[in-house]
Amino acid sequence: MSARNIAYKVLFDIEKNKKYSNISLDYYLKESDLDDLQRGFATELVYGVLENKIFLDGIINRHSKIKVKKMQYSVKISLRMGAYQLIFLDGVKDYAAINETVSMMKKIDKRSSNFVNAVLRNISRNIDDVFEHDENSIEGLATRYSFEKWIVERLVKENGIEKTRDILISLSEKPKIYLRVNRLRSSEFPSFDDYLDFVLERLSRDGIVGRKVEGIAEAIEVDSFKRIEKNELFTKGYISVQDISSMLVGNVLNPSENSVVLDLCSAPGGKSTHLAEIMNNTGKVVSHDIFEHKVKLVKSYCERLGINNVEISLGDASEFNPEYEGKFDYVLCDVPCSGMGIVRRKPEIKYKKEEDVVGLPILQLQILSNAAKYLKKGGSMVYSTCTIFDSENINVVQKFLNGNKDFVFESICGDPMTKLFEEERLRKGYLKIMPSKDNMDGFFICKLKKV
Ligand SMILES: C[S@@+](CC[C@H](N)C(=O)[O-])C[C@H]1O[C@@H](n2cnc3c(N)ncnc32)[C@H](O)[C@@H]1O
Repeated sequence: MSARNIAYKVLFDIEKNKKYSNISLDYYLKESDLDDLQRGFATELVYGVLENKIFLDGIINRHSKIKVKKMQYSVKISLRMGAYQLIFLDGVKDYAAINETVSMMKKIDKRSSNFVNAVLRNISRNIDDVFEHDENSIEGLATRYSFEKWIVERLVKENGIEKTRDILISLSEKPKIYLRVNRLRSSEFPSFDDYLDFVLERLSRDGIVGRKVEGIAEAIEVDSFKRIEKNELFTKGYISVQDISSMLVGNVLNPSENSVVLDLCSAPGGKSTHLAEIMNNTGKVVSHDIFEHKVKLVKSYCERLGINNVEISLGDASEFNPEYEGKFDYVLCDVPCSGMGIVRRKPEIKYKKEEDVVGLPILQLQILSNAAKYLKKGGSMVYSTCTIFDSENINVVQKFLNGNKDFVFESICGDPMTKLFEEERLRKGYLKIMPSKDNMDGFFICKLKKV
């Protein structure tokens, strides 16, 4: 199967069968015998089309008598793929974008291929006008950057139109890729620096260019990685894939060795395993998630990294567990959220419906309120999300604090935070990380102390 055919199948799976992009793409790429270049092209097509779906549909609608809403899946997906290549891929000549799409369409549904041909030729004739949008209106921003309108409305309400434009631009950029080195393996080396050098050298042997990250000792930035799950450094537990915003959550909680930690929403396990590494495999991390299949992921994550201080089991964080009352030195509430800070990694989030996220603040507050009861007096907890909506972040925390006078904000200054952010942003005890300002995934991290 060619790269274009694979991209078509994946996009069809996402659109019609509501599959996740990464899972579907992995499936089809695993089955294929494409070389790395062609795999890259298939990936680019899938994510390019997905990230620009509303924008592309707008262009198609302007150049077609039949509107996208009325088209069959095969036709609209082929048109989006063709239009994406015409508009965004400089390396693909217009005639190739059109001819390849039309010949793909002929094999899928011959009767529609003339129509696809006509629409793509029409777009190609007017290619210079495609980026004309009113970027001072909610409607214009939503179309240009391909977001559901309610998302842009909410961002404008919280940030104003100018900042929203910057946020949408930053959420449309390619995300940087980071690895977290497993601190537990550092004892095999004379120093931590030698350990990082070893990892970087092994990566470069596999054609992966990487570098240390100023400020975060265990982070490595890589330009790309192919089939990381097959890489020996990965299979042998030296590295995990994790964005630096997410690493900072573990760093802010910073549990001491031999302490007892509760991670209420832990799957797939990025933060539970990081906490276990920070604790040097001592003490205990009690780790729960509500989904059985996800609990299994945390287990295999721990096994791969040689972690044995994490106890993983099924648990619903919104239900109070009296057995946990006052038992934990640290609690992490990395709550389910709308995910608006990580759109660059999961473009499907751009098309979430408002009704899917409207109930989240209630659930988040419920989880935080339960967590508070599990903490020992003097203990610390972190409330974190990967969203940039205040309604799921500071507003939830403020509501919680109004009803829990025995909790106060705890400063999050210190290593590594002060190396990365201005102190005045950290002193308050919470931080909204903005992709537009901080060049990392959007996150909210808040530290609270039980006094
Ligand atoms: C933001 S993710 C957690 C990511 C995780 N901490 C990590 O670093 O890998 C939120 C998780 O909450 C889980 N979840 C949703 N509702 C829950 C509930 N009521 N109780 C426990 N976990 C829940 C989801 O399955 C999801 O895995």
